[in-house]
This record gives sequence, C-alpha cells and structure tokens, in this order.
Amino acid sequence: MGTQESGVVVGKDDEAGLLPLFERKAGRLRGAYRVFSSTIMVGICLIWFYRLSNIPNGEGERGKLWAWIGMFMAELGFGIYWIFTQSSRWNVSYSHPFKDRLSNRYEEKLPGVDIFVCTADPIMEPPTLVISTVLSTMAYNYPPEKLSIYLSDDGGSEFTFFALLEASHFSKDWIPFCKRFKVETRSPEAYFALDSSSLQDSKFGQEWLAIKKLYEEMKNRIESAIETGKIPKETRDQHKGFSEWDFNITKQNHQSIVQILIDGRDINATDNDGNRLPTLVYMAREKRPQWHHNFKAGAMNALMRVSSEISDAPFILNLDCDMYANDSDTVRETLCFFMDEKEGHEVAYVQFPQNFDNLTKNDIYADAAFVTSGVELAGMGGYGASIYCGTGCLHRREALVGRKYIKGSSGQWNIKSKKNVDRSINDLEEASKVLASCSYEKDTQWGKEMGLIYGCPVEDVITGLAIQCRGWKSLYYNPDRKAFLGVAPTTLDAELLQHKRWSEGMFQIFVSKYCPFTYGHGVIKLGAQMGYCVYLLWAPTSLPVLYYVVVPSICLLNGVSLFPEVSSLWLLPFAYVIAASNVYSIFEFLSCDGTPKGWWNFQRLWLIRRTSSYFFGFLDTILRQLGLSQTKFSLTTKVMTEDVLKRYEQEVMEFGSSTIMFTITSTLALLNLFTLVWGIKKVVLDFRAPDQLILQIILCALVVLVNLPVYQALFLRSDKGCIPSSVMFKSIVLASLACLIPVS
Ligand SMILES: O=c1ccn([C@@H]2O[C@H](COP(=O)(O)OP(=O)(O)O[C@H]3O[C@H](CO)[C@@H](O)[C@H](O)[C@H]3O)[C@@H](O)[C@H]2O)c(=O)[nH]1
Ligand SMILES: [Mn+2]
Repeated sequence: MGTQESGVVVGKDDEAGLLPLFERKAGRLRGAYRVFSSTIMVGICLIWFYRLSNIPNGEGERGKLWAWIGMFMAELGFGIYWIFTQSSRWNVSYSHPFKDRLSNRYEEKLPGVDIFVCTADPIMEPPTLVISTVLSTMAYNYPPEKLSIYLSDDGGSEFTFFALLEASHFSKDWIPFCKRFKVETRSPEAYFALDSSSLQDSKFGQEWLAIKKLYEEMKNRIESAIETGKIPKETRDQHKGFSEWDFNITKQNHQSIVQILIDGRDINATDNDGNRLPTLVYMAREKRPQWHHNFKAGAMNALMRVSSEISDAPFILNLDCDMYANDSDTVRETLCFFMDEKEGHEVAYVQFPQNFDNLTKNDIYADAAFVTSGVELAGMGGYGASIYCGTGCLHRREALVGRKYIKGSSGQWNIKSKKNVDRSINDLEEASKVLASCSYEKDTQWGKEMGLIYGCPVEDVITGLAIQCRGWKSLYYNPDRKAFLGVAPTTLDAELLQHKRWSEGMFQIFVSKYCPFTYGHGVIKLGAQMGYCVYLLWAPTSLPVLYYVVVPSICLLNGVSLFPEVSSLWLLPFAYVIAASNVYSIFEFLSCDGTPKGWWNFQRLWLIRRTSSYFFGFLDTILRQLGLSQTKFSLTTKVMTEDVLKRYEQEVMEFGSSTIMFTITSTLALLNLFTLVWGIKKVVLDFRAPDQLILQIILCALVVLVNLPVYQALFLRSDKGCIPSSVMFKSIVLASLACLIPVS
C-alpha cells in the first residue's frame, strides 16, 4: 500500500472513480509449477501402465493377483485425488484490498455490519473466552453506531449472559483505551498476555495498568460466579434479563431469550470518552427436546432473523466464540471487496483463513493447515469459489439468506437501514423472541433454500457451495497480519474427533444432491468443482491409504513382491513421483511459514487422520446413507488441564484415552514395525538385499519412522498422556494376527 495510498493523489483519481478497491495478483511461479506438475502426471500414468501391463498370472499367484489389483486401485485413487489437488494449485491468486481508498470514497456512507458470535457450552467454551472475542469486535475501527454484535448462546447459560453483561460495562473503558492508543490486538485476554515489559511509567503505562486491573476484576467476578454456581443477588437485581432464568431451565429445554444489552440507536449509550457504543445483543434461541435444533446452522439462522429485526445490516461477519479479531481494520478491508464498483456486486462472502494463537512451534497436531490456508484456499478463491469455513467470514446478508445473484444488479449495500427508529427496546426484544422460537421455521424454507443448510455436520461448506451455485462469487483473503485467531485442539483425541466430523460431513456433501460435479455443473468452474473434492473426498481417501500401509507389509512377510525390482526401469516413475512430490511438498510447506519438523509432524498426522478419523467418517457416512446413523456435532473443547497443557507445550503427543481410533493407529504402527524387523533380519541373514522387496522394506521403514512417537507412547512413556495398556494389548494381538495372514 504505502504512501501514494493516502492523501491528495488518491483523492484526485477517486473522483473519477477509476481506482479499484482491491486487486488480484497471480501466485508466483505459476507457469513453472504447471510444467512441474505435468511431469508428475506423466509419472503417475506410467505407474498405472506398469500395474496394468504386469498383472501376475503365474501358477499359484492368486493371492498376489488380488494384492496387485488392490495396489492398482489404490494407486488409481491416489492419482485421481492428486489431480484434484492440482486444480487448486493451478490457479492460485491473492487479493489485496485498499482500505484507504475505501475511507476516501465512502467514509460517510459506510454500511452497517452485524457481527455474529456463536457459543454452545459454558464449560467447553468458558464465558471469559467468549467475551474476549465479543470485546475484540466491539473495538473494531469502524463507526460504532453502524456495528451490532450478537452473541448466540446455545448453552442457554446464565453465566454467559452475566459475562456479556459485564463485558458491556467493561467495553466503556476498553474501547476508548484501544482507540486512543491504537492498540492491537483488541481481545483483552490476548492483549494482556502480550509482553508488557516496555511500558514503564508513561501515561500509557498507567492507563494500561488501570485497565488491566479492571479486566482482571471483571474476570474474577465471572469466574467466581461460575465456581460458586451462583450470580450475586445485587447483580441479578441490576438487570431484568436474569429473570429469564427464574424458571428452571436447561440447555435443551428453554424459552427464547433476547436481551439488548446496549442499544446502539441511543445517543446516550456512550463509552467513557463520550463516543457512541455498538449495539450488543444476547440471544439464546428457544430449545425444546421435541424440536431438532440443527446445531450451529440453527443458531446462525436464528441470528439472521433476530438481527434483521433489530439492526438489519447488509453485511454479516460470522465468528466462532474462540476466534477473536486480531486486526482492528479487518471490517474496512473486507468491505473493499464488496464495495468495489466493478466487481463488488457479485461477491457473496469473503473468507479468511482459520488461524490459531495456541499453536506450538512445530505444530504437533498439524492444526495450522499452512498449505491449506496459504495455497489451496487461495486457489479456490482464484476461481471465485472460496470455501466457506464457518468462521472468519464476512457475508452479504441477502446472499446468505438465500437470494439468487441477479446479473446486472447493483448490490445495494447502501440501502437505508430500516423502520425501527422509534420502536422501544422491549418491542424489539419481544418481536425477536418469536423469530428465535422453535416453531418459527416450521413449513418455511429455512435450512433448505434459506440461510445455512441443515442436516450436515459441515453446515459451512455446504452453505458456501449452495451460495456459489446461486450465481454468487466468493473470495478468499489471507492478510499478512492475521485477522482472526482461535483455539486449536490440543489433544490427539479432540483433533481426530474434529477431523472425523469434517471428513464425514464433507463426504456427505459428495454423495448428496449437492455434489459439486452435478449441482455445480455449468455454474461453478470445473477447477473449483475439483478443488472442492480435495476436501469432500477426505473420507474415501482412507481406503487406499489403509491398503498401502497394510497389504505391502503383509506381502513382504510372505516374500511377495508388489513393486518393480531395483534393477528395473519401472522403478523410475515410482521413485520420481514419490521423491518429487515430497520435495515439492516440503518446499510448499516451508514457503507457507511451516518448519521442517512441522512438515514431518504433518506427515504423521496425515497418516493417522487418514487411517482413523477419515476411515470412521467414511463408515459413518455409509451408515447414514443406509439410514442407520444420525447427524451429530461434537463440540471441540477449548479448555485443558495443566498436565495436558504442559505436554502440549513440550510437543509430546497426548493419547490418554482408549478410543478405537488409537487402536487402529497403534496396530498399523506395530504391524509395520514387525515386518520391518523381519525384513531387516532377512537382509542380514541373506547377506544381500532381496531386490524385489526393497521398495516394500523402504515403505515399512517410512511408516515406522513417521510413527516413532507412537511407539514411545506405547512402550516408553508412563505419563497420563501415553497409550493405555488396554489399547496396547489389543493392538499387539491385532498386529500379530495380521502377520499370520498367508499370501501366496
Ligand atoms: O450446537 C452447536 C454447536 C456448535 N456451535 C458453535 O459452533 C462453533 C464451532 O464449533 P467447534 O466445536 O469449535 O468446532 P470446530 O471444529 O472448531 O469448527 C469448525 O468446523 C465447523 C463445522 O464442522 C464450523 O461450523 C466452524 O465454524 C469451524 O470453525 C462454536 O463457536 C460453537 O459454539 C453452536 O453454536 N451450536
Ligand atoms: Mn473451533
């Protein structure tokens, strides 16, 4: 951006309306990449050809024949999947907004923005975490009277309400503090965790101390209320909202609650510097056991209706409760994409990557998804088909509600916000409660053609796809300063469960009527359809991976060779494809800010996820198709015990529980260990490498290497995070049985 962005120069060009509000740049070295990727494609074709032209047909080779056919299927699967992964690398481009041009042109006419924050459980998502996110958005550098923040509490918790009430008071100090000193980041929790050693006793230092004290006091009040399980009577008397909890209500059974804590229309609602405050609303939609609540999608749809009653802003920013805003200018930057005179009107949403502020240096659970955020999602954005990831996404309300894109429409973001100038708070609350009731959606299109789509554990991806198929474009924006930071899972258990939900949900989309190849046919680009499948097909990719870590191993034990021998030229395509794609993958990973060890950790998680989470995701999707299983949404916890935290910080993998996923992981690790030992013994005893088996030995060795932490957790560790002995015994038995399978 730099100097020519501000001041006179822009002002002049601006009047003519010449300068766009954002630009797009093609990824570097795109041409070179295309050539490179074509050579890998040639290698893959050669591998397929080798399989087909060398089918074993000798006497007594039946076992080998079947194993061979399986290898071909697996490699066919890998190859096709690889082609899909290329589509999003083919077209990588990056967008950059010009927020100064926006301010110059539109400062007085900036549109309203509604911010939705979702929370679902006061234990797994502590209210203090939730309000830090809320406060970070209240302090956005944006005209406060145009901002409205809505908290949806699916936990229906009095403590979350109490915390939000506390936050509404604290914001009167926090917002002026942030704006006066232009502090970044504006989540108080994250801000006070930053290094403060340079403050000393300047004026700023004093204010810093004072506000920190206020913050801690507020936190203490909230935490002690939670601890004692009671909200002090004098607090309860302060706000009428608490009376909603006078009835005996539970998380699954309660009336709808809507409380406007700050009314942004009120010119007397000001912070301590006398500036207006943004609107702040607490909402817990009605929950009844006999009504399906549709998880987060249901919450979002209720939020959309309630907010349309209260503020009805044309844009909606949607955040998970752990994703705080890390850059105060994000709203302005994002609006550049929507308000660009040339292309803005066709944009339905702008998605930011999911970043986390609790990652360890080498990202032990591969949560960061460096390459996904840095390359793949940018590639999808290049097709105008950025994937909606559920959080960190700014939507155009009309697109999210379900309207089709109409060619030539102006994308009226500047329509005057409505009617309710003279409606009382009480009136708005009562009207909103009706919109947040269970029965409201009965016989409507909500959850089908309107709002977020129901019935899928990845409501976000499916909804984004549906929006694109209604003709809208969507963009991806990955700014240098992270716009949002959240909490990543910190145990393997939680990580695998999250990936199971995702892989299952995404495969459901693939087998549903929303499959991008049919539903998106002729509407979104072929590259984008394929790009979607990189994720939608996570679950079935478990099959070739499982095959590849089991069958070559068992065949090795039986002396059955499945790869070309070392002296054969056919070895070349195998060697080239494996080496080139891995070298490239390291390079790509490092260029997206990963570390070498992080890449190695990623390989481990890649294997573990594919053989456990994705496999179960696959099975559950099949069961669901047969009508034997129902959609669920297992919430990811955002808290951990000290013990677990310590191991996490030392990058020691946390197993601990005895889920069946760990049984699979350790069985596969042991099987390959056994065969590797056998293979090495053979090499040593025979004094020569068994030529035809060498690739299989290498494959086993790689699986063993990548699994080293698994053996540690099985045999060497004794802390609470190690693999439980029940899992160990089961996997020893299973792996030994597998070794006994004869192949001839
Ligand atoms: O019944 C529910 C369940 C969840 N949530 C909220 O949904 C968000 C995401 O839940 P989380 O457990 O953190 O799941 P993640 O796997 O981290 O979520 C990712 O994946 C989800 C889809 O599977 C998306 O909805 C999320 O935006 C995306 O961050 C949180 O704010 C929850 O409070 C609800 O509001 N109601
Ligand atoms: Mn989350």
